[in-house]
Amino acid sequence: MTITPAQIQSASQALRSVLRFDYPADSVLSHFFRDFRELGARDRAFVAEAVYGVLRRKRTLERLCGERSSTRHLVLAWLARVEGTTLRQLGEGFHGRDTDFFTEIKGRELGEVGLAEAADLPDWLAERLSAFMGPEEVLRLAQSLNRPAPLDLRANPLKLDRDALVDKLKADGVGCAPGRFSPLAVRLEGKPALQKHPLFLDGSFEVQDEGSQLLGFLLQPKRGEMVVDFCAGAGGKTLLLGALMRNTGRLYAFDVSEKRLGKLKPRVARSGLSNIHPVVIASENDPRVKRLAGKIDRVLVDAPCSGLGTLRRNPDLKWRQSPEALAELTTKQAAILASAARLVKPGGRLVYATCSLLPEENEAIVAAFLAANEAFVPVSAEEVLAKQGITIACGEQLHLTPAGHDTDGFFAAVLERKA
Ligand SMILES: C[S@@+](CC[C@H](N)C(=O)[O-])C[C@H]1O[C@@H](n2cnc3c(N)ncnc32)[C@H](O)[C@@H]1O
Repeated sequence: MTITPAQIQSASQALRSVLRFDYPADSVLSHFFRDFRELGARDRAFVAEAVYGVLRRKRTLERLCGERSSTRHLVLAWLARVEGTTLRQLGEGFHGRDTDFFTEIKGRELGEVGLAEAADLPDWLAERLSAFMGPEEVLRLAQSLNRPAPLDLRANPLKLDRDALVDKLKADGVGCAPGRFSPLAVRLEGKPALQKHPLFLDGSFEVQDEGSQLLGFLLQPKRGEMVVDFCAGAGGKTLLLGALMRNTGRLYAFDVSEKRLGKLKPRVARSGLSNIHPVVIASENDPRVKRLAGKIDRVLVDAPCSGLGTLRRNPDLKWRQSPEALAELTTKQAAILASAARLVKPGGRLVYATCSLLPEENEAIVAAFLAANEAFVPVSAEEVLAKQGITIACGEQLHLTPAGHDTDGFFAAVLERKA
């Protein structure tokens, strides 16, 4: 594919806005595309790839560029060093200063680099990971997080089963295969746009990372139960839980964000589910939460977290997060878990989950909770999944990583209130 000077110009302009880190990269990019409607589909794809590509390898590219680290230089360096673009693939119209820089960067030695630089992570994050992993493991993890994520779908079993979905998609020319772990997962080849596909519009599938699907199976809600998805957001997991309940019982979708919960509505309409009850709560201590104390069979706490397990999709997060923000998050996580646990009835279960890779947001939160709540005992995640025919050698708590499972990074622990 030939790259044009105009594409480099657009990518460098978009990157400049993204690198202010005032807002998430995906929302900055959607604003950018709204402001520049004249950009065609290929130009937009190039801009998005370049921006995400630079975010993934920012440290390496900045080091290579040295003092010439303008966004234009970063985009050119990304093409030269990460994408392996050749001088010939740069189309007509480039200035000599661009092509000279491009050629120079191609041959430039990176020199000796420390772990954080080699992993394209901020120092603080490389240090946190190094506290519980060896340097090679940190590097392997970081490299897996620096690759774009594949696209996974989840079949809606109320509409059709997973194998039928695979067959129908293939018949439509969409390359795909059953997922590796989740009985409802379908992994796509490439990233086809499916938002207008009839099977999406009729609710036969949703887009959902396979790791995220496994959290629903870990909660394992049953027909007719009372279930709470405490941090439901736009309902990625709520929809799966509702389907696992076979559209029976009552499933409360709580969240403090009305905007996020609002996005659940059209998804519920497509899915054919009628057992979901979205409730905007003021905080984890909302009186509506208290009214359900001791009445709920299964509670999912998909806690707000650093999101570092999703760096494949949100590479800006590693530059936007900070140790200070993390400290605030862990306080919030502990408070949400403590409140959500009050809902669980004797013999009922709670799943605490995050898409973080850091023990302070994961094991430490669960350990502190168990130490303060003798009524709860841990249940083996491996056994819960094995009983549903899902084989993952994870032991008591589930840890998913892109390096180990080719899913986003997730942590989950199953806790049961003694009968
Ligand atoms: C990891 S996201 C949830 C993602 C969602 N479960 C899904 O699968 O798409 C965490 C959610 O927690 C919500 N949240 C933050 N503080 C909360 C609180 N105190 N109580 C309930 N939800 C909260 C956020 O608004 C956010 O939507």
